Amino acid sequence: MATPHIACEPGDIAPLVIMPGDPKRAERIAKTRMKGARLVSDVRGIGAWTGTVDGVAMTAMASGMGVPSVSIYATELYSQFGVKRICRVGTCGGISKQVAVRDVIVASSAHTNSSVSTIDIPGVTLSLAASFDMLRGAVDQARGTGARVHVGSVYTSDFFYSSRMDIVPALDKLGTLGVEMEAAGLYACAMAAGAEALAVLTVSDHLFDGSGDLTSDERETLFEGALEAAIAGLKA
Ligand SMILES: O=P(O)(O)O[C@H]1O[C@H](CO)[C@@H](O)[C@H]1O
Ligand SMILES: O=c1cc[nH]c(=O)[nH]1
Repeated sequence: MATPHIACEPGDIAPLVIMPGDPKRAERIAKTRMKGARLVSDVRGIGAWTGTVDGVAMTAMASGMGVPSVSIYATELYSQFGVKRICRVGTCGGISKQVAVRDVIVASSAHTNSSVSTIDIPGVTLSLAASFDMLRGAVDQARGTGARVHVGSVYTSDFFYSSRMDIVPALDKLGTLGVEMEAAGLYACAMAAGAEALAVLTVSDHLFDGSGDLTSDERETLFEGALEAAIAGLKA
């Protein structure tokens, strides 16, 4: 049965979902890394492509940008389409000086300024964390390739253009690796559904050094390392 934002039957969506923010990245993943990918839903231009990756059924579907958008898709996928695992394949800005543009970050947890961490249980700030099994699968794969991969916390912000850049050094001091806009929302939805999630991020720019920042074309296309780690995490 279709939901307000996904127009297909439950059997059209695989239990394992690769979820970039950008719909063009989802289509590119479907056309370059999947076999037999078919478009099963295209509501609001958010294509859901289902096929196989190395013989395993998977769906590639974008989240759009921000916690509200990823929360809509993740909630519908987990609750109405039988999805067990979602892996975000996204981009982020580097915060830690240990990370460089093009490095991969596997987000073990996500700090956030979104109300998603505080709204469910009054007086409690929820821990928003990745699935351990998915994280281990992704990290083992990425480390096996010799790629520059970092594991740790990221900051999920409700703002791409923030007036509070003054808080970034404090996040850096706490070991926060990068900033993006969806991981905390995805982890909260997985926890609510009793399901699993992970975010694997390519560093597209650095907040303390803009000299090597990726172009918008590169942000759409440079994700191979993160994608292979994500696939390993989904299959783990
Ligand atoms: O490249 P994606 O996956 O969209 O991720 C990052 O890029 C967008 C901002 O440009 C936000 O969605 C942020 O989280
Ligand atoms: O949210 C994001 C994503 C990429 N780069 C940033 O600086 N912020």
